[in-house]
Amino acid sequence: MSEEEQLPTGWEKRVSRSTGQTYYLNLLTKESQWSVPTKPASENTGSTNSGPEQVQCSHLLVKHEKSRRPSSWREERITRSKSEAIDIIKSYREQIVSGKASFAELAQKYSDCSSAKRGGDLGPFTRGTMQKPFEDASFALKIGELSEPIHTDSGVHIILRTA
Ligand SMILES: O=C(CCc1ccccc1)N[C@H](Cc1nc2ccccc2[nH]1)C(=O)O
Repeated sequence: MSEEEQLPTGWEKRVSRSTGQTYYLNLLTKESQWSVPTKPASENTGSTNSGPEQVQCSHLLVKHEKSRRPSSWREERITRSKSEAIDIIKSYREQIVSGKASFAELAQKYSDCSSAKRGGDLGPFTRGTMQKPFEDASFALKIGELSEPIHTDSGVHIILRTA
C-alpha cells in the first residue's frame, strides 16, 4: 500500500457494492464512514456516543394508494389501501423472522423501490439523506436488526441494518 494510502491502525478501505464509492470501515466497531480516517480506530470513533455517522441498510417497501408516487417497477398503478400494505409488510416480516424466506429474496421479488434489484440494498448513508422516519429508524437499529413497519411518504417499509 503506498504511503499516501497508509491508513491509521484499525481502519480498512472499502468500496460500496451498490454505488462504487470508497468508504472506510472501523474494524473495531464495524461502523463505516465516507471521510478518510486520520486517527487510529477506537470503540467510539466518529461519535461521542451520539451513534454512528453512517449506516448501511436494505429495505422492503410496500406502496399504497396514498404513497407519494403510487407506481413502481412491479405495478404501474398501485391501488391497495394503506391497511392492506401494512398487512402485507407484516406477512413479509413474519416470513423473514421465522426463517421461511430471506430478506433479500423477498425485497427482490416484492419491494416497490428500485433497490429491489439489489435485494433492497440502499448502500451506506448519513443522516440528512433519507426521509426522517426512515433515517431515525435506520440509525436506531443495531447491525443485523430488522425494524418494525416504518411509514414514510413513499409507503410502508421494513428496514434491515447491514453495516
Ligand atoms: O427513492 C427511491 C430510490 C431509493 C434508492 C436509494 C438508493 C439506492 C437505490 C434506491 N425510490 C422510491 C421509493 C423509496 N422511498 C424511500 C424512502 C426511504 C428510503 C428508500 C426509499 N425508496 C420510488 O421508487 O418511488
